[in-house]
Amino acid sequence: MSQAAIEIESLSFAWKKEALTLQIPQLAIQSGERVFIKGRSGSGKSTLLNLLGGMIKPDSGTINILGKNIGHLSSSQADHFRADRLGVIFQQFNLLPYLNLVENVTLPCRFSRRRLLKAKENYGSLEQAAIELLAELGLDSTELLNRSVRELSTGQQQRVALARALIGQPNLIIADEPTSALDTEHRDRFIELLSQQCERHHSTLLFVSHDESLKKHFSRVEVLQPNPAGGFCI
Ligand SMILES: Nc1ncnc2c1ncn2[C@@H]1O[C@H](COP(=O)(O)OP(=O)(O)OP(=O)(O)O)[C@@H](O)[C@H]1O
Repeated sequence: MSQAAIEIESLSFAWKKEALTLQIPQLAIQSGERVFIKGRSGSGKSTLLNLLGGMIKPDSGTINILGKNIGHLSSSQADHFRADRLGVIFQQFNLLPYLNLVENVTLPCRFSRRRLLKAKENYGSLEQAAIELLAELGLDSTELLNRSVRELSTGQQQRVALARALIGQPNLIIADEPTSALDTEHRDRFIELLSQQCERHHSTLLFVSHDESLKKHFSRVEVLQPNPAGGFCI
């Protein structure tokens, strides 16, 4: 039986005391699942990702990630846990313009010894890990690899961000509206690549968006919907 990647029990969270933001009675996501989380603007998608990353703590209830109750971690323990276990892709990619492609991709391994060792174990060296991940994503010309990320197209930048999220095999990939700047064709291609790579690297995928049309790419869909008692729930 596969291990649960995420287990939420009786979670509630409010940014302000007087107004509940999120309430999730129970949610379990198994390792290797690829889940689409949908909800309208303001429904708490980013709040949920922040809770899962341990950036904020629940007011009540528990969040176990890979069997660890992240609400019980100190902020430095949460930082370490995040660096080791989570790969993230945001809408803005957050690539560093003064680093080349390989340097951008290897960045998470500067903060996580676990991911550094995994990358070396799988590919021989850290640089080789980045080069091979980029090649799997179609970025393999020497000329391209030596460019500044500023000189890449949006689709290319997105693939660099994907390689950076995948390096060192984090258990959980969290993607927050990563395709909103893309046309339909590039968007579908990107989600296919993301799914394939998560499968190959045995990562669990949580993909958050308000765009209903994307759900066809995922095996499971969860919707953040208005909660009669206030806030939003799953
Ligand atoms: N730092 C914050 N302080 C106070 N309230 C916040 C904060 N961040 C979010 N909120 C509120 O919490 C609710 C959920 O916001 P959140 O950003 O999680 O929604 P979302 O579904 O990600 O929205 P969008 O699709 O527009 O990005 C909103 O009512 C928002 O105003």
